[in-house]
Amino acid sequence: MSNDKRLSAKQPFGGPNADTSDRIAAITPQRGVIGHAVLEAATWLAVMSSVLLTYSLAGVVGFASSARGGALAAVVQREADGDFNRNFANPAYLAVIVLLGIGSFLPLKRVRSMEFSQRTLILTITSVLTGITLIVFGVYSTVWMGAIAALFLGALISLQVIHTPELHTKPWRAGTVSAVIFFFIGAVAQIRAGIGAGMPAVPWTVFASGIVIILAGVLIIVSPLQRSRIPSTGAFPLTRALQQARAHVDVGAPWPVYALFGVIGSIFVVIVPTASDESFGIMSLGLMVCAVLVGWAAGYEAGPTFAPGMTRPRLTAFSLIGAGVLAILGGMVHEVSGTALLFAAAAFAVGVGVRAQDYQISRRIGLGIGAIITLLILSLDARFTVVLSEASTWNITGSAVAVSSVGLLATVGGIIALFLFSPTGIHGIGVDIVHAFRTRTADGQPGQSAGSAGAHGPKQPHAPAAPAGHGGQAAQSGGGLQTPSVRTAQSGFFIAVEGPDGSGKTTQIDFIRKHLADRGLHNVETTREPGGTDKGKQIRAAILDGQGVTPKSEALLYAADRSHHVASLIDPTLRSGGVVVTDRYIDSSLAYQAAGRELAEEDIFALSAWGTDGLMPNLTLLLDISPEASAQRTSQRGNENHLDKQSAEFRGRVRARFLSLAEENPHRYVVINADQPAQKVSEDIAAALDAALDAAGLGRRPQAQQPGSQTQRRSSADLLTSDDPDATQAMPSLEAENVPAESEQRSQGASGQSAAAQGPAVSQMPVVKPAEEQQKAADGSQEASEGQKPADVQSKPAKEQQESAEPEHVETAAGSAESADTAADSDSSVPPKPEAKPAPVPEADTILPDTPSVSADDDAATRILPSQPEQSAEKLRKQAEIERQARERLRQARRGKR
Ligand SMILES: Nc1ncnc2c1ncn2[C@@H]1O[C@H](COP(=O)(O)OP(=O)(O)OP(=O)(O)O)[C@@H](O)[C@H]1O
Ligand SMILES: Cc1cn([C@H]2C[C@H](O)[C@@H](COP(=O)(O)O)O2)c(=O)[nH]c1=O
Repeated sequence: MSNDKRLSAKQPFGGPNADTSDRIAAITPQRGVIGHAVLEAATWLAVMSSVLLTYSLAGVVGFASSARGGALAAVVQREADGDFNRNFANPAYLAVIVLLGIGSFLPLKRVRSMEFSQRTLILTITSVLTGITLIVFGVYSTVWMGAIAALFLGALISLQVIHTPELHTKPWRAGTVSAVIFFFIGAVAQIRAGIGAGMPAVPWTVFASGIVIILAGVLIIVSPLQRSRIPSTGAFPLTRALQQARAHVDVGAPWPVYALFGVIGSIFVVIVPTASDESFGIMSLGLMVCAVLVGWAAGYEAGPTFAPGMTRPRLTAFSLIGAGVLAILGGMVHEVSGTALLFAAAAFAVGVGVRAQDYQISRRIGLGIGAIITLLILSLDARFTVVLSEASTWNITGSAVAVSSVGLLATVGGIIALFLFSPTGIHGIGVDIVHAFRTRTADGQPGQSAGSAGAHGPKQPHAPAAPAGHGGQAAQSGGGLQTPSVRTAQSGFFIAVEGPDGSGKTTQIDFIRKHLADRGLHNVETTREPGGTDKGKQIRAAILDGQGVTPKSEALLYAADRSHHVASLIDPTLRSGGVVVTDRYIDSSLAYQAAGRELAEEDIFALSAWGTDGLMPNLTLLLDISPEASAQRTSQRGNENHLDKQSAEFRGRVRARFLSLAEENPHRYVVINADQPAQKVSEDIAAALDAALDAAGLGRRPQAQQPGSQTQRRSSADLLTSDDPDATQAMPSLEAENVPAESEQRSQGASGQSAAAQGPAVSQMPVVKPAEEQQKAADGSQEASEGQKPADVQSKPAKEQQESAEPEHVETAAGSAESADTAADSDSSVPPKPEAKPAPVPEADTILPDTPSVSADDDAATRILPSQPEQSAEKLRKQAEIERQARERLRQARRGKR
């Protein structure tokens, strides 16, 4: 994509670089996502069918030969007759699953550090190669081809996760789709021609999934994913559970969570041999996979609120016991629906137990260990016959022995965990069980049962309404925290630099300080949170030490630091007309404490709004970085603290919330692609700063950078979205692509901002909104938080954006110019900005910079500008003359256009 294209005026979040808009462009629906969804579902279908095919092939024809439909059709009969050779089938199965695992670890390190586009290319190439392998495997079915296909499939799964981790937080979504497809293939075949009939359909399923994988791989590169809009994981947040006051006590050691995943790994592995041992037919495979995935999903989603009266360690321990027992029972039952149901219940227990913890460990390790133990026991093919009576025996198959062994380990582990990790050991277990399904009152006392809590249960303290995009006034909560309206600085300029850990904030703040000095701004305070003040340093130490700091106490510490920071440093600097640049501010709390730690966002916002009297930045620079790069940089830096070592999921949530905050607050956010080299990041920041400071009339551009150069002009234009109603205040009136150079010069001259950049102020347009407008926004967002969905809140501005972007830009310019006329006519004595030099009268052929248009709101806007020094009458006269000439030129241009 060429730069020019990227910088078109219609980027809703036009930042100084293309990737910025790529990251957050609001484009729905996204074809890119469809390609990924199809690829994921086809991959799972291929995994299921090729693992089954390899297992059956080995059992029917051994390792050396290939099999046609006829031989495969005999599988079920042979199993029933007992001449299905498990001595071949089990090792082949073990090999294939191990190769799947090896494949998934192959590409990890190098690919992770690559650019997004390179990763996309690799994903497509791997999809095509995997697809070809599957096609060959479908046509020429041998155990060896199965092994090769497994290797490719493992790599493909892993690449999909590395490529876009955000899309793969819920593997059961695509997995369930493929299980249902598999179930239908089996059902149709088996209903038509008996239990063995499904088997010949399996090579065709492998073949078809190969074709779909190739097509999806091509679709992904032809119609790439807009990384901009990271789809919500849709995960049920822990928030509600925390509100219900389940004690936030971690389990204390990761092994119970590993063990829980181990049970799932074991169940997945025994599904194929169980179908074979019990002669259920391939339909049962789809059924069992589907049941397990749905059970897992239900447990995972229900986890945060399930048994709200039980402490987390106990819930995890009980889940482990439950999962173990249910897995044993599932293995022992000889009836397909019973097995499916029991496996689903075990998976539900796993989901609940895992979600009761703030777990930060890899699922793969637990799954892998459980799978390998199961495979090894499976290879022993240990089977028993228990004589129940003279007339009946109970056959315990090899797969039942394998899954039951893991189930038994889990049960024992759960009992140990019950003793080890509950704060009171085994004491009080009866009370915990009795009160497990009761919610707690706000004071932590057990209350009504969960079922009745909605209607009659204890009333939660009413949290202040979440302000949409925190542009609004938070509700005065009944008896709760009295949160003030948001406000922007009455004087000075407040810049927040936000972003995930390691995004380069500290590095860039040095640059920002220099850049501000180059603009002649010297009353600049660079600071950070937590720890911008002496008291703040103590708070920072308490947070970073991490000992016994719970998420809620951590949130309070950040809010305390911020409150003191604003009162003792930020507000006084702004009041003196200075510029404050802070490394992190309120939005960090929303991203880390609310999105990351899943505390209620309205509470987190209310704390900080209360503590800071609602002070919000004029400009927020978001250094956006991929979670992988962020992890890499923080680990490379060498002084990692416990906060730097967050899970990929946590980092993903933090990043996604930062980006959605940018989307909700286009008037103050600029998103910078921080994956770029530091120098390029600095350039983008410079462009963003220049545009915002020009618009606010603060400082001047250094001579070398005097606007007028293409680069400078583009960058400024891109900073604020031309189609954003707020941004139109600070946007250039005309876009280069749409306006002939001469009229462009004229219009810009008319708006007067060029003079602002070059010398004495003409425009007095700050980035911050006038107080009345803020109030309106506040009221609007309050309404929104009370009834509307966030999407509704956004819809009006979005429409307005559309309208302001769609009509020819000249019209926009004309409107702006008219406003400029009004403003200048009525107030030609607008005082100049501080630290500005006299402006030369623009030459007719001078290319003028991007300039914010002056709107009718100027009056209000000027009220919140820094105090201005007195101007000489001569300067003011010259200024008025510049404006008069500029207006005249613009009128001529408009007449010419008509
Ligand atoms: N654009 C960049 N490309 C590569 N490395 C970078 C870039 N910017 C900064 N770094 C390096 O990444 C590491 C983290 O940078 P820095 O400390 O500036 O980030 P930060 O956002 O302040 O991190 P934190 O939030 O954890 O304090 C440092 O080692 C720094 O040298
Ligand atoms: C202000 C603030 C910070 N954090 C977190 C984010 C980081 O992991 C650490 C320290 O920040 P630094 O940039 O490395 O100095 O604190 C947070 O969770 N919530 C906040 O409000």
